[in-house]
Amino acid sequence: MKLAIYQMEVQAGVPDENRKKVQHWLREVAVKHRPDVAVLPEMWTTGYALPDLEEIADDEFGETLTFLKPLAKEYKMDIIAGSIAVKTKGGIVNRALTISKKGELIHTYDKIHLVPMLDEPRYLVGGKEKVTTYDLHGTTMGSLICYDLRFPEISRTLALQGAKVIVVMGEWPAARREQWDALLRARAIENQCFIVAAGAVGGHNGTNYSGHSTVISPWGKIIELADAEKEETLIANIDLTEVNEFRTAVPTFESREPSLY
Ligand SMILES: NC(=O)CCC(=O)C(=O)O
Repeated sequence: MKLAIYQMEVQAGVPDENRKKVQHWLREVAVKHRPDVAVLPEMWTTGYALPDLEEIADDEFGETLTFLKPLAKEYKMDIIAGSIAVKTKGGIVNRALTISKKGELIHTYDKIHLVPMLDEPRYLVGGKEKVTTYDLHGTTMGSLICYDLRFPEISRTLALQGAKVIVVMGEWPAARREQWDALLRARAIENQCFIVAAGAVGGHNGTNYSGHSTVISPWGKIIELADAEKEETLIANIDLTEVNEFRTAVPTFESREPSLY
């Protein structure tokens, strides 16, 4: 599976500008690299302009989906479209979207754990649906969003549902970059799966973002790592047979004793 990951500098509060930027990026990676899957970071339309979300968040099935679906089809590329703020009947959610190369929305996930440190609980409502996996190119995948990374149960649940690749979209603060690095690597090793992380750079409201988008193998090997401060595109080819290889070499899923803990 060939992946293109956009470590993006999101301009907070201006979705149209960010959509233009993503349109340009998708075209460029499609022409230059022909990836199977493109991956975007967290809250890439609005950034953390949380007080403005009532005005600038998408409606359900709104602008961003209308904009991305034809691009996925035109470039014959699945798009794991990071996450965006979406207005729902119950409030605004931080929603991850996956669009197939046929231009169909095949999966959504609403961020369950809202970040107190970035004031998310004041402006957003947490997801209430159980996590689920989805299939791309015959591979079972899962998505989670930034702060979710601190809750190992969520990636474990996705792995138990069969995920061989877990995608993490983030706008993780630079002040805790070492934790981002360590948690991503731990999630790969303990779940014996690939971790694909799309992060952001730049900053907003006094918070700088950590960069360090990355692709990590089930063995914990860093296959690709982006800069801490600059926008960057990571291109990675992942060999999915490594998942079963590592699961055979170190059979932790068979050694589990969940009835005892
Ligand atoms: N956008 C986020 O979820 C940031 C998470 C964070 O700041 C942390 O876990 O630390």
